[in-house]
Amino acid sequence: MRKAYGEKQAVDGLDLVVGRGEIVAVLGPNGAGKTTTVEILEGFRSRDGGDVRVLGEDPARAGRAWRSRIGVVLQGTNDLAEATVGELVHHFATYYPGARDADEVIDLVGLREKVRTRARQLSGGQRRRLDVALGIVGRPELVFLDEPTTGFDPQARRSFWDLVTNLREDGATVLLTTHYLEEAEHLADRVVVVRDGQVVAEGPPATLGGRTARQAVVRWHDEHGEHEQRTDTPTEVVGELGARYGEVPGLQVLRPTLEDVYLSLIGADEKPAVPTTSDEHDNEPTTTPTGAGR
Ligand SMILES: Nc1ncnc2c1ncn2[C@@H]1O[C@H](COP(=O)(O)OP(=O)(O)OP(=O)(O)O)[C@@H](O)[C@H]1O
Repeated sequence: MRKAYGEKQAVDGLDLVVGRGEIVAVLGPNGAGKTTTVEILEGFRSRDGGDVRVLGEDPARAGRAWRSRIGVVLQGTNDLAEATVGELVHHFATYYPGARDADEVIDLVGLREKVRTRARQLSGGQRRRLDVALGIVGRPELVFLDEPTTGFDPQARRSFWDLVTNLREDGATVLLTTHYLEEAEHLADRVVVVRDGQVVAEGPPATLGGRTARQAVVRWHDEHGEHEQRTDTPTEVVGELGARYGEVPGLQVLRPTLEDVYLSLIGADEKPAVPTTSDEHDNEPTTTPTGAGR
């Protein structure tokens, strides 16, 4: 698919296939075109070209029945801020024919204690969990999660991962974008790396970009100092070291992490931007809430 904003080709011939029941994570630097792609798939943004099918329909033309089958987790919908958590989740549930039990969803996202709290009084991470609750209460077949755990503390992130795993066990397909490599590694069956509006690599997190084929590094130290050996056969090296030292001091066997592979794929030496605020988005119109039934 393709999408330009003026001169800027935000999505430039991006091809993506997601199978039913899969969890796919889209990774890419700020401005790579992830959100634009997801919004085209959700039917919230027009495209300039390309054939797109989501649950068998073109999202640009699909109607209300189609929309009730997808779950969209929006980033910070503020116009519902006066309602309480309980009111919002219960209200959204009424939009969908096969909705989940609203109270169960509130428990699932860990907002039981906040059920009487107004949305505007939630912390950033709690607010995000409410967004997730509203996105999944309709028991969607396909769930879009755009940077779902931005602003979560580590514990909340872990419980969110369990939640996504539950969604999959329930039969849902999940497409998520994230800047957290650990999140992609933990959740995704397949990772798709996007750069300049195109897919530059895809595959399971364990083997992305020839990860397993890359050499391991064995490190240890002794009275002469630190040692490091690159090898295709780390087990053999460790065996030799064991024979030489007995218990090898400071032994480490290092493989390229998903982050190492990702950074080389996007051609960056520095760490990827932490997902806080992005100047790129300053001019972007705020996404409107789904209200589910539109
Ligand atoms: N409404 C808009 N008007 C003009 N340019 C836009 C608009 N939305 C996005 N862009 C530009 O299109 C490119 C892709 O943006 P997009 O938001 O899809 O990237 P992203 O991969 O989601 O980035 P991030 O990781 O920062 O969320 C960027 O260069 C961005 O500045």
